Amino acid sequence: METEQKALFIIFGGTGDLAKRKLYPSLFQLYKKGILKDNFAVIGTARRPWTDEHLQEVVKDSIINDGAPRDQIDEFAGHFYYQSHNVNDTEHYVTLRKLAEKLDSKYQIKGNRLFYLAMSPRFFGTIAKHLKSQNIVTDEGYNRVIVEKPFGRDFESAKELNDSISKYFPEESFFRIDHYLGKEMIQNIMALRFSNNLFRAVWNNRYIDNIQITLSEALGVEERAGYYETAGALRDMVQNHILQIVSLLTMNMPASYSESDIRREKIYALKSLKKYSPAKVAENFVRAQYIASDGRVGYLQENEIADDSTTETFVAGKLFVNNENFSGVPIYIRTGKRLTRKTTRIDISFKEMETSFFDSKKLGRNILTINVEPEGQVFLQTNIKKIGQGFDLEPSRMNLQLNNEHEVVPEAYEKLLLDALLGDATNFAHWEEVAFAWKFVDSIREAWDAGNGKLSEYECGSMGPKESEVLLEHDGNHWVFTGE
Ligand SMILES: NC(=O)C1=CN([C@@H]2O[C@H](COP(=O)(O)OP(=O)(O)OC[C@H]3O[C@@H](n4cnc5c(N)ncnc54)[C@H](OP(=O)(O)O)[C@@H]3O)[C@@H](O)[C@H]2O)C=CC1
Ligand SMILES: O=C1O[C@H](COP(=O)(O)O)[C@@H](O)[C@H](O)[C@H]1O
Repeated sequence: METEQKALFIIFGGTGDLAKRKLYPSLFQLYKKGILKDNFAVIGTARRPWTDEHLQEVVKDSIINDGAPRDQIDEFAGHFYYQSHNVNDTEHYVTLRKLAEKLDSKYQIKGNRLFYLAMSPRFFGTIAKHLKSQNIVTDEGYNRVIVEKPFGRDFESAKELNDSISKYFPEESFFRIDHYLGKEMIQNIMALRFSNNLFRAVWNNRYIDNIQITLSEALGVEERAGYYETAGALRDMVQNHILQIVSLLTMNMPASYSESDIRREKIYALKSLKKYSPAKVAENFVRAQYIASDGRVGYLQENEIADDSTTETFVAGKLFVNNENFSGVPIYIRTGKRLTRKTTRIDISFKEMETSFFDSKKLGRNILTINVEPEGQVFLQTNIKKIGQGFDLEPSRMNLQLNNEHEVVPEAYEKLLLDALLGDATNFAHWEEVAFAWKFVDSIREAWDAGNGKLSEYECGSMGPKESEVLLEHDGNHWVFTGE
């Protein structure tokens, strides 16, 4: 059980979608657990002229379905204050500092400050600079800055962004959110790998034949066309979430469960990603767009999308991490919008057994599935004896349930906010991880931009274009998850 934390949160983008849907409900969960109690306050800032009362109503609306008692909701919302603020206006930071000082003293916060930048990254540098120059960072407690994605659109812009913040906030106070790292089952990867001798012993290229990572979404581009047009699936999902998962699956075992040891191994795994020549990118990566089908409009007909947009809404690829344990193991990845259904899963397919004891053709492969969403589950596909006479085999699935029958699995943002309060950056992306991931993604993007690899099409409700199937068929493999 965590103890009560004292902190002043200043949320830039306090009127935005992320604040309402994720941040306020997550802070409320921390409040219900007593981690936030008497000594905390939240300042929401944005340009629109809201009042404290209006923000408090918005906060209450965001948690109204929680089922918590009304007086608890009211007490929680009473800790919220609103400051109308244009991040480009220096004068506004003066008012913000005064409000921060007043609340610090009222709630006896002791100078601990968390600055959450929930707005467009183009403002991050300006905000960081003003926080320092206008003395909103304190000397008494800690000062931590949490930044949202997208963290750049290539290595160069990410570096610029990073430099603009790290001038004022050193790496240990700089928390780059990748919300996948807050998901329970993603955190379970290390638990499975490093706390079970059974898995640890076979987690290498002698036993693993291939790894498959699927992050499929049923939704389309929805309200985020403006952003998505500048990103596409490769930047939106592969550079961050998928490559973070790849690093957790393939890193060498860290010397200890500590931020620095885990980070070192993740960085090494990402640095070991094999880069392709442009021609090989075309062979090993597939990109595609959803077209009008299944009663739904295609990407090009979505609001605010140019008629000739070539932004990919689907990407599949074959990667290699050339480190000691994983060189030679294909890691197939795919992600896309408007696919069959929302699923996040990892399938680890083990090599076929060479044995004269059984007819090896009749043996199914062992497949370990880590299901992240919709339900957190782990399955192991095995072979067992058919009940009865003789010695025939049949496939069977072992189900390793999370022990969560009576416990609600915390939302990723709740866990990450608590980590930031505790100053633990293990589940955040370090600059070097971000940098190596961008360098890899840039090499794919540059090859595509130079005309290597065509943009394919796929139907809404499918699992992507046929080229995604062919990618695995070339190696004699197939996607374990078919969408059913
Ligand atoms: N929404 C989501 O689910 C996710 C969002 N993100 C990232 O989080 C960030 C925020 O996203 P989201 O909440 O959806 O975006 P919104 O567009 O909903 O919110 C943007 C916020 O920025 C404020 N703002 C814009 N310009 C200024 C300015 N000059 N000065 C002060 N405030 C300003 C807006 O308020 P006002 O207009 O009142 O000034 C608003 O509060 C983005 O980087 C996004 O990529 C990441 C993952 C998921
Ligand atoms: O970061 C992003 O993730 C969401 C998917 O997140 P999930 O937790 O629902 O799996 C995706 O829809 C969005 O495009 C992307 O920016």
